[in-house]
Amino acid sequence: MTTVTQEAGAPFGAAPPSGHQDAAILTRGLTKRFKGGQVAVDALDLTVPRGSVFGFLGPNGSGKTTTIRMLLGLVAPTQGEYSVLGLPQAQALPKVGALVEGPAFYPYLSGTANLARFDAADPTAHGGTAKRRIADALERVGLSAAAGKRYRNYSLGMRQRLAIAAALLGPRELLVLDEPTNGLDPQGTREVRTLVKEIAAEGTTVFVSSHLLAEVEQMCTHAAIMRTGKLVAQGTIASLSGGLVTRIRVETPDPDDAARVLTGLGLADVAAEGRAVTAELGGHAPEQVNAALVGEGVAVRGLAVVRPSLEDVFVGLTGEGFDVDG
Ligand SMILES: Nc1ncnc2c1ncn2[C@@H]1O[C@H](COP(=O)(O)OP(=O)(O)OP(=O)(O)O)[C@@H](O)[C@H]1O
Repeated sequence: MTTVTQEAGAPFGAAPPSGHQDAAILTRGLTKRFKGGQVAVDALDLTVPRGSVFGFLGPNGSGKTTTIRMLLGLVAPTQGEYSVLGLPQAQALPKVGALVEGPAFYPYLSGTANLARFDAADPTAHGGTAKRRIADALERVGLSAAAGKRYRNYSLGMRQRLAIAAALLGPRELLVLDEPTNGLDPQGTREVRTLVKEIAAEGTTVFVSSHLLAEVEQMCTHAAIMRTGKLVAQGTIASLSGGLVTRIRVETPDPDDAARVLTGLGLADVAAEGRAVTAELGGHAPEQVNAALVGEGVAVRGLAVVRPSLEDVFVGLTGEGFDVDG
């Protein structure tokens, strides 16, 4: 790690820290204290691997937007360092597409005309290639057929896809999306989630903030969990929930017999819950547990493997529920 700026935060210099070339985003001790003393982001150490769909998860007000704004150079950190794509900021930002505050589109203009205006306002964009880049971006978000349609006639999902197209007007190695499904209807939410997966499948790293646990579980390969400005945990989705215990739940009119069989198999923490029995699955295969139950004459009416969710992880780490809507 290169020198850490203690007084004022900064992007890493020309030489990013060695050993982290695979990181699309790296922060060390990144901190933002607003005037008035509120610490919005507190000594954040984030490592976002290239190629990941990285869910930046936390309740409202936990510091996600402030972090994203620092990474994009929109607000200066108070302390700490960050690196985007392992490059100095001026070289990194043209390779980053971002959707932080949705662009204001003109309702009476088409998708194409809106993107043309948006692109023309970008001093780094190449005017000569605009037409092709706009068509490519519309194609990438699945709006080619609606390119000539007025924005006001777009569905919520189409509007958000157009906003993502605006972030994809150049070749991007990293796409940063701040709560991209906020305010969308279920259909629009599905469209955006599918699009994020498609963009990631094409090789772009996607860093997406969300206050919805289920959304991050469905869409992301990795996640970081924030709480009041602090990082609670980060890693692959599997590793985050892997520390928690997977249980098996057997529904049966013979709970006592089922409990005896599960105990006999060596399953731990066998507990009867009315007409169901649950136990830690451990290394046992559910089909073998089922075969053993049936072999012992237990009537199995239902059998489920209950895997820990990110919500369980959050509650386990913080002792609190993830108290947000959705
Ligand atoms: N410009 C500002 N001045 C003072 N405080 C701010 C400012 N911007 C954000 N904050 C505060 O910093 C904290 C983190 O806000 P931030 O917007 O980063 O959280 P968030 O996780 O993105 O939440 P949300 O999803 O609601 O935007 C909040 O308590 C917020 O009130």
